[in-house]
Amino acid sequence: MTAKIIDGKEIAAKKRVEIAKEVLKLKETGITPGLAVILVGNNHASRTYVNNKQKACQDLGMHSLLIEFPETVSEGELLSKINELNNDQSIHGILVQLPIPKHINEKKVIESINPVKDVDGFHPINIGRMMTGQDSFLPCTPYGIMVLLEETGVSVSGKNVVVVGRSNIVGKPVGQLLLNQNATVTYCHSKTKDLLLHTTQADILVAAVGIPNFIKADHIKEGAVVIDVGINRDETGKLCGDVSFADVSEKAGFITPVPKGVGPMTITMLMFNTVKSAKNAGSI
Ligand SMILES: Nc1nc(=O)c2c([nH]1)NC[C@@H]1CN(c3ccc(C(=O)N[C@@H](CCC(=O)O)C(=O)O)cc3)C=[N+]21
Repeated sequence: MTAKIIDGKEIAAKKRVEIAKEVLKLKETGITPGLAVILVGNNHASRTYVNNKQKACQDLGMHSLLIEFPETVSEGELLSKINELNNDQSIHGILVQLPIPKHINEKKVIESINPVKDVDGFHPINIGRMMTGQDSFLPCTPYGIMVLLEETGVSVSGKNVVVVGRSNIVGKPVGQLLLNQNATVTYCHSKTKDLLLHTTQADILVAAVGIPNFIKADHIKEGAVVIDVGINRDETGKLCGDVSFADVSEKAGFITPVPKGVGPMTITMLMFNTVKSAKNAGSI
């Protein structure tokens, strides 16, 4: 079987048209959705992502504010900026680009963001609300994956889903969202005894391990839906995913490419969350 490629860029563009309409409606009522992005240090990849986020805001007619700090910024300075943004009426979403330098407590930073402006969906309040099926800001990458599946017409209910990876920002929440939609979810990770035993049973496989070309054709079931969340560089410096695209795409039913798969959806859902926040203006 040759897999159908899930075009994340195209699905993202379609969603952005809908979001742009919502922005226009809000602007007519005098509200311009505003996103503040805090960037600490000079990480090249972070800068690329942040630029993409700024551009997406501009394209949609949203207000975007970039706040840059040097690598040496103190935790106190960062927290005080977040506090200022929590109280800024023109800002509906606050995002601190991760990773941040080790001398700053990431947990403290995330928890200092007012949950009603936590458009990343990283605050424990939003995570708890997501787990209990309440309305919340959903983390952008997992949310984007759900939209990709929905737009591709992949039903989730009753399916065997295997998530490879268990990070707080991708693996754990994407499994939770799939469970909320009645999938049977298995998490695999570095301590998993027999990875192939699990992955070959997957109707839907989500790869979020951060190792280039880790998932090979042998890992997957014929016709499976393969979602690649990896953003790695191969030996030649080329952007590549966690899935070995050349061989897996010969066996899977559907596959997301890297780039132009999950990545563009992450930014789209960030815009979606910011607009949602602007609509709510002060409550989740
Ligand atoms: N607080 C926080 N929130 C995040 O959402 C967050 C973060 N920190 N830290 C880093 C990760 C990574 N991330 C990406 C967003 C877009 C693309 C994206 O647009 N990718 C393009 C290609 C980009 C390129 O050329 O490098 C694509 O896949 O087609 C990728 C990765 C958001 N993250």
